[in-house]
Amino acid sequence: MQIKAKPLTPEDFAPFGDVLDASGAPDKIINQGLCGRFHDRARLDFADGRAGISIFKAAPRALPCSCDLLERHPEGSQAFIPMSAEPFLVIVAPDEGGRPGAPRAFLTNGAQGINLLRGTWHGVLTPLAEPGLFAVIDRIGPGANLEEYPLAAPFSVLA
Ligand SMILES: NC(=O)N[C@@H](O)C(=O)O
Ligand code: NI
Repeated sequence: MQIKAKPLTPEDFAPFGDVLDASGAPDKIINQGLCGRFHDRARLDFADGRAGISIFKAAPRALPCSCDLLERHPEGSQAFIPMSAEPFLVIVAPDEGGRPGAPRAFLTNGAQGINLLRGTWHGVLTPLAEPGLFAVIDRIGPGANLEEYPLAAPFSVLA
């Protein structure tokens, strides 16, 4: 199967999570008028644990790329904030009876981060260029908080 990556939009991504960016008017003007605050934009959720910030340095992939595994975090949300202005690939899928349904692929525009809702099926972090550096806000707590689903039929993602 092949799927085409679409530009990431808040509307399309809403069932899976939040798009984090500075588009539109800020919610607040702060710092003596020198800064716009886009306030409280992520639906964070950390069951039986706490929020943590980690730094990921991930190897970039090229499109088309193959996806043979989806995963989810039953106990917490997971946000990826790029530390460079490079687009990255986001793969998500709805849950269908405890398994991933039809996957969706999105390309960020280089000025977007994402927050995956707790329990959302997703592909692992997939940068498309160096440095592949991201700040990751996710749950720190007991247990693995990781459910992996190897795909019997891997799929390709096209640009
Ligand atoms: N396992 C891990 O920390 N990272 C994955 O959850 C991922 O979504 O990249
Ligand atoms: Ni994850």
